[in-house]
Amino acid sequence: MRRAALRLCALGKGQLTPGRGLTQGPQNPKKQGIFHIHEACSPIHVNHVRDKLREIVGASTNWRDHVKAMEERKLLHSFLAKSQDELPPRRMKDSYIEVLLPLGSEPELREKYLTVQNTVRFGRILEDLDSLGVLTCYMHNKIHSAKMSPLSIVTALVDKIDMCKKSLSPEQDIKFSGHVSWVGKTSMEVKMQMFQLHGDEFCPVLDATFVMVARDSENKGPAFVNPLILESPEEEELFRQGELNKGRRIAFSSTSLLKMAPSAEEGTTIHEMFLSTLDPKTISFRSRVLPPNAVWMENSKLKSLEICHPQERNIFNRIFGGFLMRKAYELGWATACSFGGSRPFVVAVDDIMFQKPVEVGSLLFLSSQVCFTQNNYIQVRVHSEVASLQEKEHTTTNVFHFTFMSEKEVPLVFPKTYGESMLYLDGQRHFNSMSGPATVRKDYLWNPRNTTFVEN
Ligand SMILES: CCCCCCCCCCCCCCCCCC(=O)SCCNC(=O)CCNC(=O)[C@H](O)C(C)(C)COP(=O)(O)OP(=O)(O)OC[C@H]1O[C@@H](n2cnc3c(N)ncnc32)[C@H](O)[C@@H]1OP(=O)(O)O
Repeated sequence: MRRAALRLCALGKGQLTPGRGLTQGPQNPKKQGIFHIHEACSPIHVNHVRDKLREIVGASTNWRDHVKAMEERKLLHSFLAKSQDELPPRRMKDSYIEVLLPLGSEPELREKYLTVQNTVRFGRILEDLDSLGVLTCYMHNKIHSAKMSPLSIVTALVDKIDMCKKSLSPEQDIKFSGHVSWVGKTSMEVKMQMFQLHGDEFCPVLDATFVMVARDSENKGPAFVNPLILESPEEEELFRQGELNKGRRIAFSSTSLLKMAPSAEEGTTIHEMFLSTLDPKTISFRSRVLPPNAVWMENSKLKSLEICHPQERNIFNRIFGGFLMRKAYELGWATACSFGGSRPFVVAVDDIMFQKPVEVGSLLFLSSQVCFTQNNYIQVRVHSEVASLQEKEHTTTNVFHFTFMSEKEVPLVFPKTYGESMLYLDGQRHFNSMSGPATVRKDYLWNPRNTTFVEN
């Protein structure tokens, strides 16, 4: 219970469970002495991250050159390793990067990040995190003798993003940091943190875990990544967390409601909800009446359509994962807003799986609905599917899960059909998936006195 509440508390109070809080936990290499700040490079300006990525993969700046650029990438095939053992191991500090988003010192940047409520657009932050995650992986796999990388690194999963502040100021500098924390054969886990300037200190505002997958130069098949060498007990702990995360993901997916029946407890929940919607005046399973302060799930939906223009392409001429996240997030936010009737704040994002790439030119159909609520919390699921202009067939590319907190208590959401009941339980599982001691922090705002974090 109270996943979101816990996440907020943990960062605020410094009572972190192992493997969580990048602020003070072992995920922050600088704080834990995994390596020292002077060993890390100075922050990259946010505008240079994409330029760097473009340089690393040799992507075209003009759409008309994209075929030629891809042809050139084919030549990089010979640089791909035949096995992981051929590749030199890398340290966590080799991939460590800091990125500066100088909203305070460069006001001209603000417009792009600004909401009408004078906060920072979280959708834009999702885009930046995605680009940073990919750049971090390129640092890990850097071939020092070559300018371009033979790898195509794609986002496979946003494992989780925890917010520790209700809203961010569009007038203070933001800093991101990230590094590879675990590697498999072709996949890598990346830990990222975000800080905002508060007085003269950068205070933690968000932590994130992404999984990236390396593909060959043409993004057609898997490619090996450099192994990771662990240099301290803290790094060993981080790596162990990566292993545990992998196990947890497998367990979560093997008990998916798409594969298995709900548990007895979940079955009871659904049946009780069903009974509470039967009309007591008629002895019938068919006449359903909505309980007070509740909304039918089918009435909580919003849909949108995007045309995937070349401008939104990533370095491999597919649609940029960050763009997909931004669009899904904004629709999810609007869904939570119209459902709850007050301004919602995102508190957690989890388990965004990028199942299939989205081709430039596709039609992207996003469908969002509230699938679970509790007190002030709204769990929103956004389903995205694509169709090409020529073919009518729709293919699912992503499912997004967002947890919002509303300013006031929200209605309950009631499923009517069996399918909706499964969505409800899935939403509940996502909401509960990071449970722990439920010390709800009433004051949602970041309090710098509650943290021991000090920027080096
Ligand atoms: C105005 C000027 C414009 C200029 C343009 C130039 C560009 C400008 C710059 C643009 C911005 C730059 C940002 C760049 C960002 C690029 C990132 C993206 O956007 S990417 C776009 C968004 N992303 C996409 O489009 C990706 C779409 N998805 C896919 O392509 C595939 O699902 C897949 C490749 C991710 C996996 O394929 P699958 O057949 O399953 O592969 P395998 O079975 O072979 O397994 C390989 C490894 O993957 C693991 N693994 C797999 N799944 C998961 C998971 N869920 N969870 C965890 N792990 C997972 C699995 O365990 C195994 O690991 P290991 O044991 O080997 O270590």
